[in-house]
Amino acid sequence: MSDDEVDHELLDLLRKSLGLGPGDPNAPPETKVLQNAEFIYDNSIDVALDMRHTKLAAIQILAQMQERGYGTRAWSEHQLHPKSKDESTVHFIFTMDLLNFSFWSEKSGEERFAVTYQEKRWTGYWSLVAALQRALDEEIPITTPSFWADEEECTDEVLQKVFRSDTDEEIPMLQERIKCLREAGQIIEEEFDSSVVTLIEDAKQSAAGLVNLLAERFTCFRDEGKFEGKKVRFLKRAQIFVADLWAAFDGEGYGEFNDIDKITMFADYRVPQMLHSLGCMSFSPPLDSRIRRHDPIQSGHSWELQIRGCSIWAVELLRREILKLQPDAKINAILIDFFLYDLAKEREEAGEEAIPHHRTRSIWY
Ligand SMILES: Nc1nc2c(c(CN[C@H]3C=C[C@H](O)[C@@H]3O)cn2[C@@H]2O[C@H](COP(=O)(O)O)[C@@H](O)[C@H]2O)c(=O)[nH]1
Repeated sequence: MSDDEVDHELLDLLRKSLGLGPGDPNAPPETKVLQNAEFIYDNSIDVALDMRHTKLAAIQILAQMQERGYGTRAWSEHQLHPKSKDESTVHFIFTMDLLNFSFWSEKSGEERFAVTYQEKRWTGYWSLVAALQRALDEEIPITTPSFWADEEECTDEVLQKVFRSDTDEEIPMLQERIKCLREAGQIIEEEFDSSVVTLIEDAKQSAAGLVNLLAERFTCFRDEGKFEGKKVRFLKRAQIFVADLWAAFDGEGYGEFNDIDKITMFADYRVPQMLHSLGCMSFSPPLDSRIRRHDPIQSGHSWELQIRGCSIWAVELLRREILKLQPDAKINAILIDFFLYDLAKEREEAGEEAIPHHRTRSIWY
């Protein structure tokens, strides 16, 4: 029995001896991601956080976010993100965050997977968004769950066309992406009346509840690992789905949640790189040289879990420092994360990439 199960067992015994019922079913949902991240941070030896740089970075980030008026509206201002505040955007975001993983390539800029759309070549995350927009323009209902489940209509060939590349390199993990679509299409059809809106409504405006629902019902959202013998949850794509909804709808309608601040940073491969560049996070010599050599790190390896867990905790520390500077700042982990991702892309664009991002191939991020 794992520590977690022993804790529950003891807790229930204690409750019974005090004449209390089992866990309060009305207790607000928790994802445990932040708690797990702190556990990883407290037990990491290959990744360290630096408070001096974190305090300095908090000053810089707060100033830049205020200067840019950085808030949820920045989400819709991106050229490729959908703008309409309706169900089609809900389905677009769900499709996008179902597939929002592993775009990195060892090929050079010109040869790596890319999608040309609106006269621009898009790579990385934006290549996915461009591919979805291109498919919709070509009348392929790629954001409709019932389409994904219908293998007559939605053949592998159609999906290959949706994700076709404008270079010789195809999109990484195409087969895994097809599998995610098929699984999700079937579950939404069978359990949520073929509608993502029903899925959102089932969470009753709880961000944590929606994250837990996704992790529970869809294996392709169940992003967790085992660190020092304890189950740890990252739930990156489940969390970024909720965050994208919240941002796209400005916290209203389908994006209205009563506990949105329970969402943490999204443990991907881009923001950890930015946290390192800011001096907030550093790696042990063996891990540092492995990353600089572009050598792969196995999904689930302790090094990978330390990078992901410490990144989540680093953004929590940044959030706390920012609120010390400005207690009424309308800033949460989501906006800090979005800002750091966009900043990382700006620096990459300007050729200022410092340390490479770590190379783990997985469907989780
Ligand atoms: N933590 C975090 N990870 C993010 C994003 C985004 C894009 N979010 C948009 C929505 C609001 C923001 O303003 C962004 O415009 C993608 N990713 C992850 O990065 C990786 C792709 O990297 P590259 O290959 O270089 O594009 C991949 O794991 C992908 O899942 C984010 O925001 N936060």
